[in-house]
Amino acid sequence: MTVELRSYIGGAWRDGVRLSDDLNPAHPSEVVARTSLAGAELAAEAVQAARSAFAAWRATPAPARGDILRKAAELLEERVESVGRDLTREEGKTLAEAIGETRRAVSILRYYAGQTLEPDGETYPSSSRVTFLFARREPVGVVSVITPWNFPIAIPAWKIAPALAYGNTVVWKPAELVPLTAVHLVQALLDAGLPPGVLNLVLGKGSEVGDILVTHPEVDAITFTGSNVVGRALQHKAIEHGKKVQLEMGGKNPAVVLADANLDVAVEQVARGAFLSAGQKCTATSRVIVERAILPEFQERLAALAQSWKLGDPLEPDTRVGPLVSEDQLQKVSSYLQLARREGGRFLAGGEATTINGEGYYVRPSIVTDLDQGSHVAQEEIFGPVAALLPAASFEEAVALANATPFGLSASLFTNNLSLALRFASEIQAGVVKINQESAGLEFQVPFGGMKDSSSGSREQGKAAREFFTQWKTVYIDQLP
Ligand SMILES: NC(=O)C1=CN([C@@H]2O[C@H](COP(=O)(O)OP(=O)(O)OC[C@H]3O[C@@H](n4cnc5c(N)ncnc54)[C@H](OP(=O)(O)O)[C@@H]3O)[C@@H](O)[C@H]2O)C=CC1
Ligand SMILES: O=C(O)CCC(=O)C(=O)O
Repeated sequence: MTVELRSYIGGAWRDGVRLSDDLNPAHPSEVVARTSLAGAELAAEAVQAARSAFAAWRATPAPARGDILRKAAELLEERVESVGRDLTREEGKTLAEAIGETRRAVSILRYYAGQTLEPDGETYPSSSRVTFLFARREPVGVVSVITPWNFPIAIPAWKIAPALAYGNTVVWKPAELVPLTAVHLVQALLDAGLPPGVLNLVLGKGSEVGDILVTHPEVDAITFTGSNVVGRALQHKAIEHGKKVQLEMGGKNPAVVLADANLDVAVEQVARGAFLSAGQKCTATSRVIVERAILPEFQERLAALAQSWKLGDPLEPDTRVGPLVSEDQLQKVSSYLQLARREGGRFLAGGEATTINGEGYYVRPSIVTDLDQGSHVAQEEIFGPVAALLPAASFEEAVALANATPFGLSASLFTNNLSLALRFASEIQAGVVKINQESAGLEFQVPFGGMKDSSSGSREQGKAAREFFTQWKTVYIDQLP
């Protein structure tokens, strides 16, 4: 029997206005779940529910909020295999990646549970003898959380867990393509004892419920991860309505391979960055800038590795690359593969969409060379398993090429030279820098975010999350004579 999914608002599962099928991208004829999609009215109710629950949640002692997050982590950990499996079935990343991502959500919940025991303010010396002067962080209020499909449990966890830990209430709109994983995360938090109204789930289309979640007078802040087009439009609207807003968006992340690099490491890490999760990561490697001296050997080895990785059903244990998430995404990536040819590119591996046993939205790991640095394929986010190879004559030219896009999310360098590694870390325009590691993959206890067009300039995760989800209040107390 097909699972039916509903929005969760003010402590009740609520029917929406029409049904939508949640399909398995490896077997698009399989309906993983059926979603009752919310319309704008239900989204507005969700905001009101979050507002009504705010006073009590904010007054709940922070360590008690942390206890609920810790319990949710425990429950999610018990369910990690089944949640990971459902994540694979609706999103298409391999089972190992899906279970890994679910474990990451567990760790994130635990981390923010721990944060509720950390100091929440500072005392200051006052210029007056009788004044006790301190500043403390308070919750922002009602937060709209709008998340993408590519990390359907880790990204929501790294937004919702700090929002709740610091005393905010939440209205969460996951991407339409991944409602089942969203329900699993909500269920773990409810089973852990989260009170009604503190977290509200709106299963609706961004184009239909998005406006309410951004402009509603009772929304105080919006945190978003997704495309630049939607993110920037949402930012303008949010600012116009006086809301705090945080955006994490696209990348065109470079991996620079210098002539002295350990090629075994470089080839493996570049392939991981470019092709795991079928390249559908904002941190994926999509430009590989290689010093000319090693270009022939590097490209031959990378192409051989790309061709050796098994493309297939993501539930099969030896699959390295699964399908793209949807038919739309397949069309988008396929059109970039065609564009690459029109722009003079030559494929050393892949370059085409395919099916497995006649079905699924697959694209073979693809490496394209002979492109101009300014070409569309070398400049725009593709969000598929496609890496553009660009030669460089020197470290300086490689860094200049790496910086020559509007994005600035993550970047890798492969070298044994510590001085050049330090120079790269300083000169590269990216929010995350990796030396001898793939450009994707993040630890949850450190700040994450991009420079230039990749973000709104704010940072998520680690202690940095506190900046967005809290506001300072400064208190002056005078002792009376
Ligand atoms: N940086 C990243 O991590 C990601 C980048 N992308 C990039 O974006 C491209 C398109 O992917 P797509 O899923 O369409 O990304 P979107 O930016 O459209 O979606 C991200 C989230 O925003 C929601 N949304 C869409 N329109 C609105 C709106 N008007 N107001 C408020 N929320 C809205 C979506 O809802 P709904 O699902 O209902 O449309 C989803 O929850 C990809 O090919 C990739 O290049 C995509 C995902 C993640
Ligand atoms: O690289 C990662 O682990 C996370 C990437 C990410 O945040 C994204 O793709 O949206």
